[in-house]
Amino acid sequence: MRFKFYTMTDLIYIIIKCTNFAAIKHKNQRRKDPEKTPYINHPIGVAYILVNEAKITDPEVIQAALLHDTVEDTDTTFNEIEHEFGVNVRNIVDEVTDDKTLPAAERKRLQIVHARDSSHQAKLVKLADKLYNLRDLQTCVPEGWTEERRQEYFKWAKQVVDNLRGTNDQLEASLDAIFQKECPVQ
Ligand SMILES: Nc1nc2c(ncn2[C@@H]2O[C@H](COP(=O)(O)OP(=O)(O)O)[C@@H](OP(=O)(O)OP(=O)(O)O)[C@H]2O)c(=O)[nH]1
Ligand SMILES: [Mn+2]
Repeated sequence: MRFKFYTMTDLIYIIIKCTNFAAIKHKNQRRKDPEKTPYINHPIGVAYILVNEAKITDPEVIQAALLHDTVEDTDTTFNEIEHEFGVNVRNIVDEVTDDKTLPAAERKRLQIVHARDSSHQAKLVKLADKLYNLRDLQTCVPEGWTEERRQEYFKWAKQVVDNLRGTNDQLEASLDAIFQKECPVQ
């Protein structure tokens, strides 16, 4: 694996640059909870799960976590990400981005299929993304969702996570505790 040396100044700069970029891109978006939480809370929360719970400090993984929904959910392009943050970060974001031109059911199916072949860095972002969203779902049902859709999300997320295993013990244990509670084996 290549080794890149970062000074403390480099690290502070790139993480704040990423956070600022994502905040500008998501500025008009809100989460689907009744309080309409600012969307940026999600990518920042995913990055925080990685540093705080999974003890991940790989700068490329943290950058990708902060940026992970910018291409999928805003006008951001992969070229823009590469220009601003380099090809490695671009490639991780690419791996965790759904193709929105596909029907929803196909996008869900592909997440399960692609999970297994993802890079280690992308798997970490995926696990933290799922953990954040499942915790949200435990707190409240998103606007417009039925209880059935909520249940289906837990079951689908488990299938994705099952193909991400062997990546980070802490994240997988937290996810397993949620699955045991929300979708125990019948
Ligand atoms: N649980 C929850 N999710 C919310 C909320 N607000 C926005 N979301 C987003 O909704 C997505 C899950 O809803 P879906 O209906 O399955 O996906 P879609 O919006 O992309 O069609 C997640 O996208 P994602 O991060 O790209 O992840 P993924 O589910 O596609 O893996 C999640 O971030 C909320 O209040 N609660
Ligand atoms: Mn996300």
